[in-house]
Amino acid sequence: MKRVHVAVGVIVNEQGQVLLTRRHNDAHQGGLWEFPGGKVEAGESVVDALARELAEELGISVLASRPLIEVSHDYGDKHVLLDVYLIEKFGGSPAGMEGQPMVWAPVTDLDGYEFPAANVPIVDSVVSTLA
Ligand SMILES: Nc1nc2c([nH]c(=O)n2[C@@H]2O[C@H](COP(=O)(O)OP(=O)(O)OP(=O)(O)O)[C@@H](O)[C@H]2O)c(=O)[nH]1
Ligand SMILES: [Mg+2]
Repeated sequence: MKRVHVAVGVIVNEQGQVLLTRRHNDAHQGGLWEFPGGKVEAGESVVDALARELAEELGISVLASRPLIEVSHDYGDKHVLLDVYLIEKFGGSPAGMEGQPMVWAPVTDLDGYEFPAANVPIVDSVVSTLA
């Protein structure tokens, strides 16, 4: 089975809202909301991958991050290892560089969004850490 290692960022603003983006319909787990990020490339550290993906997808730079949770999930067609970081300081202002919808969601609203199955423990951890 295909295995991917993914760097994921939970970006928090000064109001305590978290940034969600919506996956393109034709992507894996398409149409669902996600925390921005992407695959760690060969020879790249997770932190470097996170910085690269958030620059590519949102046009921001990561100024401070800390590990939040690691989630291993089997989708059947694909196994993902999500290395999730909390980002409390960033430079620039995030925009959907790839045309993806984006929203700042209050933590108390997260149960109103549809996420991929692997994200259940991530959302739980975001809620208990930030709420
Ligand atoms: N970025 C991100 N990926 C997630 C989340 N939850 C989750 O299951 N994934 C899965 O992680 C895998 C890799 O993420 P990705 O599609 O963002 O990778 P990428 O940015 O490198 O995109 P690419 O495929 O265009 O190169 C996908 O199979 C996706 O379904 C999430 O919250 N954020
Ligand atoms: Mg991505």
